[in-house]
Amino acid sequence: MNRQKEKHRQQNQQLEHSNRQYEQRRAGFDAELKSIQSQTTRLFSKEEDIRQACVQLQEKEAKLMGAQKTVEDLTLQLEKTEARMFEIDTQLLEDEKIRRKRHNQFQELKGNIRVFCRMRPSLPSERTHEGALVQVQFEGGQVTGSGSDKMEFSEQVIASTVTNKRVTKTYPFSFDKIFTPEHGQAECFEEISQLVQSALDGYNVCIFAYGQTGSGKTFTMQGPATHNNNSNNKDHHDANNAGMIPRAVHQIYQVAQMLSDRGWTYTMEGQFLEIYNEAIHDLLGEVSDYGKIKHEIRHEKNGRTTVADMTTVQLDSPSKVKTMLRKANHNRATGATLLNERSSRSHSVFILRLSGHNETTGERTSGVLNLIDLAGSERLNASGATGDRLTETKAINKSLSCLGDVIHALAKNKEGAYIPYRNSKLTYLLQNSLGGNCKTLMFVNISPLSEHFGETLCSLRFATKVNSCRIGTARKAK
Ligand SMILES: Nc1ncnc2c1ncn2[C@@H]1O[C@H](COP(=O)(O)OP(=O)(O)OP(=O)(O)O)[C@@H](O)[C@H]1O
Repeated sequence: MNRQKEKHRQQNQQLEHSNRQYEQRRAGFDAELKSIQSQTTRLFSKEEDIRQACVQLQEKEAKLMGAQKTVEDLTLQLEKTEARMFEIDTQLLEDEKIRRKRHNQFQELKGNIRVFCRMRPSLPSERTHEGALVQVQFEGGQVTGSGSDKMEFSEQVIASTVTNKRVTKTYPFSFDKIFTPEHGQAECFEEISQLVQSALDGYNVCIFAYGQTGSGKTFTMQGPATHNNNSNNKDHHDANNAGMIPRAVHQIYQVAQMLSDRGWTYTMEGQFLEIYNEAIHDLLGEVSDYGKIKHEIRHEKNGRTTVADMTTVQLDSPSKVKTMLRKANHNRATGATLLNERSSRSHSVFILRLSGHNETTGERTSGVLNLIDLAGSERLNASGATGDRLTETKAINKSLSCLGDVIHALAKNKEGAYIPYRNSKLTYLLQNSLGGNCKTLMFVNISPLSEHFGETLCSLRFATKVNSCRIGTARKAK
């Protein structure tokens, strides 16, 4: 019985042991099952992710195919646009050539020498009494109009010294354009701008300001001078009153920028000189050299004129022109003081050389724009002048009458005719910019004061002679 019991106990123990092992293994299986279940859940979730990614991928693929189609369409469109742009560019180049030809034909119709008259307004200090201002009537005077403008001066003269009877004497004049005291700088420049365009197109252009001292030549060319001697602190010109030189340079920048789209690249260089007593001075050089260096004029075979030892300024930004004018005016004033003379007794010449190159067509142009502020034209009583003043007066009279002679000789337009360029420094300097291959414009500046009427008549008569000249067809500079 005991053995039986013992056997049962042992069996029981074995069973319990087996049971524990079984429980342990079951716990192991349960853990494994749990891990498998969680893995399965993860796999299901991943499968879902993958399924969604597949859907997105398909959508993206569809979009990609759409985009690819768009790219193909755009490429096709781009090719078409490029072809059209090439056509337009070719057309533009062609148009530009036609534009230049037409512009030149139009300028030729207006005449290669033109005369504009400009009467300056009276200054407040000058309106002192009745009769202080000259009596004048302008006819036409439309700045934008075409053809010649007219004006008529009138004055009371004594017809008979016996009866002291007074009659009105009239003096009519007509010029290509007349600018009244009301016309501003912008209106004057409107006409000039066409000649500036000609210089860009490769022609040589001369623009003169002629008239007695104080008639507004410098104002027309440069603008108002500063009243402040400290020119570093103050601009010489305000924008509205800027003269022909700064406006011309500004226009050239604008046009050069516009033409760069059509393949043109322009370079601009400026020189500024003064002719005083038939000697040339560099207005952009060292003032200490003023009057010491002999600047010789040379005419090259290719039609280019050079002046030895002159400072050349590359005008590659609009601000440079201001700096240049400031320096020239400073040198002119200082030089004039050194020589104990006034700047109005010398000619100042601003030379702007313009070279253009078109990379697309290989065309090249080279034009020169000369802007000349002439010495005061008033007749001094030579017998009353002595010494330096007499020499100076003679030099001015000679060079101004020589300019008139050259224009007359050119107007005769005889092949091989003698043109007296060498008779003065000014005409010799401008030899390649005056005549058949160039365009000339003369501003005759006049005063509105009756006390200057005699000088005004002289200026207007000189200008009328110039106006009667018609110079032959302009050719492009080489
Ligand atoms: N169109 C104008 N509008 C306003 N003021 C002017 C005009 N023209 C000239 N003036 C003024 O008249 C005065 C004389 O002008 P400016 O100095 O230009 O004469 P000029 O002929 O150059 O004399 P100069 O021969 O002495 O150099 C200046 O004070 C100038 O500012």
